[in-house]
Amino acid sequence: MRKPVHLEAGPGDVAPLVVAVGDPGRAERLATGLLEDARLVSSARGLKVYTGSFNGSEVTIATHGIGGPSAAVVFEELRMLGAEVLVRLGTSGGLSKDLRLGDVVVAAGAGCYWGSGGSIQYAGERPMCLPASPDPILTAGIYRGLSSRLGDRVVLAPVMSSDAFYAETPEAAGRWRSLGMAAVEMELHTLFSISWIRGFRSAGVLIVSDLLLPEGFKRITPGELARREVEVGRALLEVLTGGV
Ligand SMILES: CSC[C@H]1O[C@H](OP(=O)(O)O)[C@H](O)[C@@H]1O
Ligand SMILES: Nc1ncnc2[nH]cnc12
Repeated sequence: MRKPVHLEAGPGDVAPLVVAVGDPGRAERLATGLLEDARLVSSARGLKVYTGSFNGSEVTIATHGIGGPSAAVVFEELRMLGAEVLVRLGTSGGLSKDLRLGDVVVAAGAGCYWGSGGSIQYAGERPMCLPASPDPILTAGIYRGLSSRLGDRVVLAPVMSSDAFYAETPEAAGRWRSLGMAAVEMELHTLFSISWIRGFRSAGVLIVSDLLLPEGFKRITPGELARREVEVGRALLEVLTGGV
């Protein structure tokens, strides 16, 4: 297996169980707020990676940044460093009319525009649709575990992975909604595709940080998001370290 050339972590620095997030601030909040003996094992490119323990199990909380192509490099390198289970805990824009700010979407699969997200080149010369589904058993366990801890604010649904946050329009949001996707984010299609190619288990858990509804755009406050990240992060770590 190749060696990482971006993350500065070495052998033994990354746990088999990894929670990956887009925002380095979220990685720091989760690591300092939830892990015991958290140590920063890489901060190259501002992508903070912490390893510590939760309920006696070793856990890594890693930053993958914004967007599929960059995140793909981080997912690959985390795998090279020993990741066996990689769960993205991200934010998303809610598309479903049933969602409220702070709700949690557990991804049942991820769609994307043809050729986007940085994973198409894995398919070789002739473009094909890569399977962009999470590990089904891991996902079912996370959905059940989060539902029992967070109540009715957890849904299981497919999501859209977009490459262009500032090009999202009400028309695009309406189209994604009409195709059955509950929320939009930017990296899960890439994560799910690569997980089957590289042989690790993946899942996606998304906090709804904004709503893209026909009646308008709404965004969660930074304070409320930070509070919810830790609440959902704690529940997720309880589920993952409890054995799923
Ligand atoms: C809000 S900019 C888009 C950014 O947010 C989402 O996830 P995360 O909060 O983990 O960074 C999205 O997938 C993008 O990474
Ligand atoms: N509207 C949105 N699009 C993509 N990623 C997001 N993360 C949070 N909100 C998002």
